[in-house]
Amino acid sequence: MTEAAGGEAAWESAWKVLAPVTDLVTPMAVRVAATLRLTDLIGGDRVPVQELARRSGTNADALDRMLRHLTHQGVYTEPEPGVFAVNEPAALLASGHPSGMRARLDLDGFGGRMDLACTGLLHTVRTGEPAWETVFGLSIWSHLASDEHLGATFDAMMADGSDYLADAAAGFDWSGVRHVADVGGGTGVLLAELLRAHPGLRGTLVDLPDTAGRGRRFLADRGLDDRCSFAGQSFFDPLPAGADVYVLRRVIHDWDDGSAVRILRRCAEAAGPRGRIVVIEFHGGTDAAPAMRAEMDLRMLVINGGRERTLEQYRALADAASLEVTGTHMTPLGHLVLTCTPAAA
Ligand SMILES: C[S@@+](CC[C@H](N)C(=O)[O-])C[C@H]1O[C@@H](n2cnc3c(N)ncnc32)[C@H](O)[C@@H]1O
Repeated sequence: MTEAAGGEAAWESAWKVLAPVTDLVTPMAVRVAATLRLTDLIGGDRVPVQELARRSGTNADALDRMLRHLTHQGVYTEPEPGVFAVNEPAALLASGHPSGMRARLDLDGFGGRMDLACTGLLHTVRTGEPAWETVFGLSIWSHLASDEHLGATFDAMMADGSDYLADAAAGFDWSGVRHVADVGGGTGVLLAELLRAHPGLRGTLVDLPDTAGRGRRFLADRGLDDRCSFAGQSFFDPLPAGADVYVLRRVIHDWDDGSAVRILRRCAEAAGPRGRIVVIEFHGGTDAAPAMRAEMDLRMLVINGGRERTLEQYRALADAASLEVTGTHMTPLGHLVLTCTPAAA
C-alpha cells in the first residue's frame, strides 16, 4: 500500500467512527428541510423538485442536491429521478407531528437558533463566556425581545405539557400560601397552573417588560388576570415585596453563579424573614439523565453562561445568598424542587 493509499484508508476508517458525531452537513440539511416545511409541502404525494421549489420558494437545483443527500441518509425518498416523497423519518418533520420536531429544528425559531449558537462553542471553551452574543450580535434576552417570531417560538418551547406543569407544581405544598410571585415566570404557564389549582391564591408575574405583557394576555385568556399583578422589570432590580412564596422555575440554571446569587438575594429581600423561595429545575429522572444533563449543561453555558447544578451546588448558591435549603423534593417526572428560607442569623 502506498503512503497516500494508507492515508486514505486511515481517513476512511476514522471517518466511519467519527462521522456520526462530526458531520455538520446532514444535521443542517435536516434543519433546512424542517425550516422549509418540506414534509408538509410534499404530503402524501410524489413531488417533482421544480414544483417543490415553487412551493417552498427555493432554488430548484440546490433543493434537488440537498434532498438527494438526505435520501442517501435515509430521510425522504426519490422514487424517480428528481421526484421526492416522504418516508417514515421524513414524516417526523411534519408540522402536526406530536413530537414537535419541526419546530425544534426550525432555523428561524428558537430551537434552531439554540443549535446555531453552538457554532460559537470554540469561543465559549476558550473564554468561558456564552456564545449567543458572539454568534447573533445580541445577548439572548435582547435577541428574544427584538424578534417577535423568535420570542413567540421561545414561549412555545417553554410551554410544557400539562403533565409536566402539574408535576413541577406538585413538588411544593401550596396549601396555606396566599400570594405567590413567579419570578422570571415567562408568560405565566406555571402561575396559571397554580392559580387554576388553588382558587384562594393570588399571583404576581415578574419578567422582562415584553414577556410580562405576553403573560398578562396569557392569564387574561384563561380568565385568571384578576387574581394576578404583573411586574415588567428585571429580577436583578428590587422585586415586588410581600408575597409568601417567590418561585423561580428554570431560571437559576440560565445563569452563572454570581448572577444566580444576585437573583436569589433579590427574592430573599422581597420575601422578608417569613417568606420562602422555591427553586424548581428539571433534573431528569431516567437512566438517560446524566447524558441529557451533560448536554443541557453545555447548552446553558453556550446560551447564557448558565449551568446545570447538583443539589450541593444549589446549597452553596443558597448559602451565598444568606438562604438555607430547608426542603428538597424530586418529583416523579424529574423536577428538583428546593425550598429556601432565610438562614438563621
Ligand atoms: C427559561 S425561561 C423560564 C420561564 C418560566 N419560569 C418557565 O419555567 O416556563 C427564563 C425566563 O427568565 C426571563 N428573564 C431573563 N432575564 C431576566 C431579567 N433580567 N429579569 C426578569 N426576567 C428575566 C426570561 O424572559 C424568561 O421568561
